[in-house]
Formats: sequence, structure tokens, C-alpha cells
Amino acid sequence: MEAMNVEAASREREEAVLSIRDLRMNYDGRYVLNGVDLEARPKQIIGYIGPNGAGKSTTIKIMLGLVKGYTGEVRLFGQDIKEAGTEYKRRIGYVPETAELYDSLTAREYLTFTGELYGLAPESAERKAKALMDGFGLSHAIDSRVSSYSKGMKQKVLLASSLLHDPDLIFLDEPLSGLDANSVMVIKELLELLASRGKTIFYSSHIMDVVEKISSRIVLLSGGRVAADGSFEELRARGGEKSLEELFNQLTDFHDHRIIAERLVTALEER
Ligand SMILES: Nc1ncnc2c1ncn2[C@@H]1O[C@H](COP(=O)(O)OP(=O)(O)OP(=O)(O)O)[C@@H](O)[C@H]1O
Repeated sequence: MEAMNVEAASREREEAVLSIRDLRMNYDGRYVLNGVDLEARPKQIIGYIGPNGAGKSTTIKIMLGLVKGYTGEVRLFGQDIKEAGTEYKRRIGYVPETAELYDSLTAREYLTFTGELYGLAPESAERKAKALMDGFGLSHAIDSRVSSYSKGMKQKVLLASSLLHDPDLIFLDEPLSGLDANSVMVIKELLELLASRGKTIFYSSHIMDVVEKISSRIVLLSGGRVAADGSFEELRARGGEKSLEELFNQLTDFHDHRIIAERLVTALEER
């Protein structure tokens, strides 16, 4: 029985697209991540939430190989990223929290360039760039410089650039930032369709009603560890019939919003 459990556990781990064990990271002696355990499988849309400064971006950047110096184990597609070389990065898409687009390029140039970096042939990269820009309602602006784009338009270009090489694992930091309500609906549908086709989507956001609606699983990072992990319904069953915003306050043990707001107003009114 024991042997079977071990076997099943190791098979489960092999199937995981992403597997993190006892991840720790400190900056200047202060532990930001202090024993994070996490696994993700194909078809999951995981909302990664937590207070400001909890270490969400740090976790994502470690998985992308952008932050070194951690301890613990990070496996993507079954391989330890410390031993994996760079090939696995072709299977990853990433939308960073702060965009670093090459503003002097047009969207067509930027997307074709990004596609080529991921190994697409130039004509295939350009065809996909055009299709994605069409899909996002930006075909009219494809030959304009990205520097002239609005915030939401830039966000769409970033989303397009993270998807055009058809990655299996997609990391999104605040993916809906700056998008209007119609665009939010398109992206939500898109993420669901991608997940249904076997992709894994791992995103972090502070917009709780969006997280509540689009995540098949919610992982809450607090105090350097995973403080809650489950579907919204599971978290709700644990915490009472509450909104995700209220559960977030409860799970991070935060109840002082009124007092803090009052202190701020008092400080503003002081002569
Ligand atoms: N390069 C760095 N050097 C020093 N400290 C850092 C560095 N990067 C991040 N930190 C610190 O690590 C902590 C976690 O930062 P991180 O950006 O991962 O948080 P987050 O959960 O993504 O926050 P937010 O929700 O505000 O985006 C913060 O206290 C931050 O100041």
C-alpha cells in the first residue's frame, strides 16, 4: 500500500507542469519566500494572490530563471530548472507586471521580433502577429509605434507577445491591467479556451472579483508560504459564505482597513 502511494505520488509529480518544493528566497537576510510548496497541472487556471510584497512576482521570476539565489526545488515540465538549460523557456509565455516594450518599434515589428526570439520562422511570426492584433481589435494600429499606444493597447501587445509561440505554461502578472470591460471578456474566454486545450495558466492579480471568476484554483501566498490553495468554492466552504475579497482579508488576518483609513484622514486634516 505504502509503495503504491509513493508510486502514485511520484507519477503525479511527473505529470505536474510546475512543481515547487520548499522554495525559500531571502533578500538582505529577510525571507520573502519561506517554504513554498506548489504544483500545477495542464488545464488549470491558477490565480496566485497575496498581499503587496508577499513574493508573488519573486516566485514567478524564479520559475522564469530571472531570479537566482533561492533554495528548494523548482521543476518545470518535470525538469529541475537549475539543470534544464534554456530549452524549456520556449514552452513558457510571460506577461510581466511592468511592461518593457520596445517603444520605438511598431507592434508588427515587436511581435515578429519576439516570435523569432522564441524560434518561430519570420513569416510564421508575422502571420501570428497579424492574427493576434486582428483578434484584439488592433489591426488599424499594427504599423504604428508602440510608444503611441494607450495603456490597454500596450497590455494587449504584451499578451499577444506572450502567446504567439503557443506556450504550454503561461505566466501572467496582472493580465487584465488597463483593459476595458469588453477586452476583459475576450481575455477571460481566451484563457479558458487555452486551458481547455491543455495549457496551464498561472497568473497573479489583485482584482479579486476577476480572480474569483476565472480561476479554477486559487493559491494565496501569505507570510512566505501558501496559506490557502483550492477552488473558490473550496476556500468559501472553509471560510464561510464570503466574497474572495473578504476571504483574502480573513486569510491574511487583516481587519484594520477602517482604522487605517481614519488615521490617514486625521493626518490629512492636521494643521
Ligand atoms: N531585487 C530585489 N532586491 C531586494 N528586495 C526585493 C527584490 N525584489 C523583490 N524584493 C522584495 O521582496 C518582497 C516581495 O516582492 P514581490 O515583488 O515578489 O512581491 P509581490 O507579491 O509581487 O508584490 P505586489 O503585489 O506588490 O506586486 C518585497 O518586499 C520586495 O521589496
